[in-house]
Amino acid sequence: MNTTDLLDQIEKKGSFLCIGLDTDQEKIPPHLLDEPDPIFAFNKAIIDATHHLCVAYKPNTAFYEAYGLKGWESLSRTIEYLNSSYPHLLTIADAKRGDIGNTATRYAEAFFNDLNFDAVTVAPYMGRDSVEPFLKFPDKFTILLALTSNAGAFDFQTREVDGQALYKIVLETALTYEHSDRLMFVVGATKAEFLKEIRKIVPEHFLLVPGVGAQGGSLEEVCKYGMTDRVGLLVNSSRKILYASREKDFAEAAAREAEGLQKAMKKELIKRG
Ligand SMILES: O=c1ccn([C@@H]2O[C@H](COP(=O)(O)O)[C@@H](O)[C@H]2O)c(=O)[nH]1
Repeated sequence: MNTTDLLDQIEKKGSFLCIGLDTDQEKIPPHLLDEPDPIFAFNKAIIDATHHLCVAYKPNTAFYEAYGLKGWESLSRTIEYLNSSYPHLLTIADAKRGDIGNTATRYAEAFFNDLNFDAVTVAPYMGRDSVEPFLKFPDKFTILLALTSNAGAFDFQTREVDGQALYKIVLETALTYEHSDRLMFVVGATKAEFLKEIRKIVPEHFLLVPGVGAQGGSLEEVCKYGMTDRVGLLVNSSRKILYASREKDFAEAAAREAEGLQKAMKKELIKRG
């Protein structure tokens, strides 16, 4: 998947929604627990009900790793289903990896080659040699954490180093990495007011913006400060969509939530012209 394909999907669907597949066995409808793979059964129903409203899906790997081998199999079935049934959608492994070069290479192979995700989230703390192994893969995106949505973001990310906020240093330094055109950046929707400054450093790159929905971030604020001529935004919502209902109508309820966001996104796209 490349940026042109992604933009094509955004224009076609009037949406830049990413649905987070943070599938928690304790929160899915109880009737699904009789299925051989309840997590996959839930994901498949959600995907079938919402694929026309979004341009990306983002399983957070923690929700699969928590169940060991079984969880990894659910993740593998989910990505295979997405790639075979809806190949035009962007798939993001939210894994937040980051390690020394040879280890980073194996992480990249795991998510890009073995599982065949289009993108993976990476933590920038270990620097260039921990990120560049991911960037070597053509037609894949590496999504670097820049300014996260949680309160702990203020512990380090906004602290000044030599007179400049650390998240800005992350953005500027990442632009010097080889194949930096294959980067996207995570910026939390709860930090929308920072987007104006962020856009001065990365005017063109796509931003993955989690935090709309359960975390209370505002789509309108994100668009006001973060949208570019080529959209440049993927806005994620997970729990608010996934757990709209715990009854048999869970997939339809999820689709209604997703549709609400898609309609709001379409308005923002029209405003942009
Ligand atoms: O800064 C960040 C980075 C990642 N996330 C992840 O996004 C989703 C958000 O889920 P909601 O249920 O919509 O709150 C989740 O997987 C987080 O781990 C984030 O929230 N903030």
